Amino acid sequence: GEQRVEVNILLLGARNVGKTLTVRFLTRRFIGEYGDISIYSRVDRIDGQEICINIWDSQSISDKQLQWADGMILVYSICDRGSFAAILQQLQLIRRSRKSVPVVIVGNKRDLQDHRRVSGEEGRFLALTERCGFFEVSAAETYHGVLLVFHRLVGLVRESRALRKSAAGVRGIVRTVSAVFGRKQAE
Ligand SMILES: Nc1nc2c(ncn2[C@@H]2O[C@H](COP(=O)(O)OP(=O)(O)OP(=O)(O)O)[C@@H](O)[C@H]2O)c(=O)[nH]1
Repeated sequence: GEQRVEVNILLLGARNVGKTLTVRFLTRRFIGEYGDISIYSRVDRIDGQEICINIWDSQSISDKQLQWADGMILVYSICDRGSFAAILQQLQLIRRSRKSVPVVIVGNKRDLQDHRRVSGEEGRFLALTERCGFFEVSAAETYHGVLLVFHRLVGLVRESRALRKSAAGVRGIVRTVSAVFGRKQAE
C-alpha cells in the first residue's frame, strides 16, 4: 500500500495576526490542547501523495518546537509593524538552530488595505534575503490563499527531505569508494 507522509508545521506569529483563523479554516481535526499547546491536523492529497499536515500554532518558539517542526510559517499582519518585527526576531532564532529548515513568510489581512503599515515590497524583500517563501493573504476572505501557503511549504519540506536523502546516498558512496581505495593502498 501507499505510505502516508507526515509533515509537522510550526505556525508562528504575534498576537492577533490571524493564526487561529488560519488553522480553524484549514483543519477539521483538532488533535488536542495540552496546557498552552494546540496541535491541529489535516490530511491532503498533494501530487498524488497522501500527506498528513500537523500544525502547531504558537506565539513564541521553544526548543521542543524547533526540533518538532519540519517547516515553519511566520505570520504577520500587514496592518501591524510590531508583528513584522516579531517575525524578524523569530527568524533569527530559527536560523540559529535550524539553519536550513524551510520557512514561508505570510503577510495576513491583505483585505485591510486602508490600514496597511507594511508594504508588500518589505515582506518580499525580507523573504528574498532570508531565502523564504512569501505570500500575502486574507485568512478572513479566502481559504484558497491560505491553503496555497501550506501546500507550498509541504512542497519545500518534501524537497529538502529528498535532498537530505540523496546527500546521505552520496556520503555512503564516498565512504565505500574511500574504503576500497584505502584497502588497495594498504595492499
Ligand atoms: N480583516 C481581516 N481580519 C482578520 C484576518 N485574519 C484574522 N482577522 C481577525 O483578526 C483577529 C485576530 O485573529 P486570530 O486568528 O484570533 O489571531 P491569532 O493570531 O490567533 O491571535 P492570538 O490568539 O492572540 O495569538 C480576529 O478578530 C480575526 O477575525 C484577515 O485576513 N482579515
